[in-house]
Amino acid sequence: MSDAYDPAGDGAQMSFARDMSYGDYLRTDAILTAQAPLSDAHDEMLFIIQHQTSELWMKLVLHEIGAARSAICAGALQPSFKVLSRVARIFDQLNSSWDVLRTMTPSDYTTFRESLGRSSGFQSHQYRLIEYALGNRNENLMRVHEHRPELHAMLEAELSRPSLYHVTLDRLSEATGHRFDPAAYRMRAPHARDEGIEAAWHEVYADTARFWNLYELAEKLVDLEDYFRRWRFNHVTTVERVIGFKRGTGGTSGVNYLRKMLDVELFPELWSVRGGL
Ligand code: HEM
Ligand SMILES: N[C@@H](CC(=O)c1ccccc1NC=O)C(=O)O
Repeated sequence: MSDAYDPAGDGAQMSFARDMSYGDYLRTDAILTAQAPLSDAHDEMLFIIQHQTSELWMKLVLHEIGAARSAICAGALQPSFKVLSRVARIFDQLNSSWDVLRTMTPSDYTTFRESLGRSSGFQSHQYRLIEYALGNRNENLMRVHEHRPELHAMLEAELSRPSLYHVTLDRLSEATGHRFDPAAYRMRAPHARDEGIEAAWHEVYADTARFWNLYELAEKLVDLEDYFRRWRFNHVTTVERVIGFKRGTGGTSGVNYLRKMLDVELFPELWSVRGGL
């Protein structure tokens, strides 16, 4: 017997023949057998794990946005704040994780890029679900999921639900008495800036004491979008650093396509109202 400290003496359970263990509960077997590099390149493991962990965090983002949306729908604004703060923190986590991927140089990446074929993050259905849930609804991007009817159906279902911004606008309309153009509630199009909505937000920001809850909700949304923008920026910068201006494996122009995405505004009136205060 080794003379190393034995936690069994301290009561630690050491046999899991009959009890659920850590790995059973977390299904670590499933997670840790899901890495299947297609090349011998050392950095392909980094690339796979970076994406898989991002997908796990995105799963949580979707779970939390769903909860925030239900809370806001039910008028429970305070509970939604806690959830929205968490979503911003998850984006921050995703943002920090670029530092790991950035250790991969163009020389490293070219050793396995061909193995990726035509696959690309452009086809991440969870990323698209997040965009749709927040209100950036470009239905043209659904076609890449037509070969996976269950994923296509999830995206379709998302488009039939009001976005996080839609439910916020309901509360805004209710509190301020402003009635918005029905075009602001288009389900299958990105939200476009609307003067009437900006005027209502202006009232909120001009009398924060009266509209404290909406004011706080607005700031949570701005925070979320701020962190999301940083994700887009980190992505496009990493892409330029690693592949320059090559076309993407998904077929887009690459950096130029991603730069266009930097112009997206999820909650445009929450940004434009600031210039008028
Ligand atoms: C070396 C690393 C990376 C490179 C070179 C890269 C490159 C690209 C390129 C060129 C595109 C445009 C679509 C295309 O034509 O392929 C794209 C889109 C995308 N990538 Fe990456 N990417 C990298 C890492 C990541 C990571 C870590 C994620 C995290 C999940 C990610 C998620 C996405 C998403 C979601 C899109 C779609 C963006 C949109 O449509 O707005 N990428 N990527
Ligand atoms: N679009 C990238 C490939 C890429 O990054 C990628 C490939 C497969 C799965 C996820 C990816 N990440 C982001 O697009 C490229 O053009 O090199």
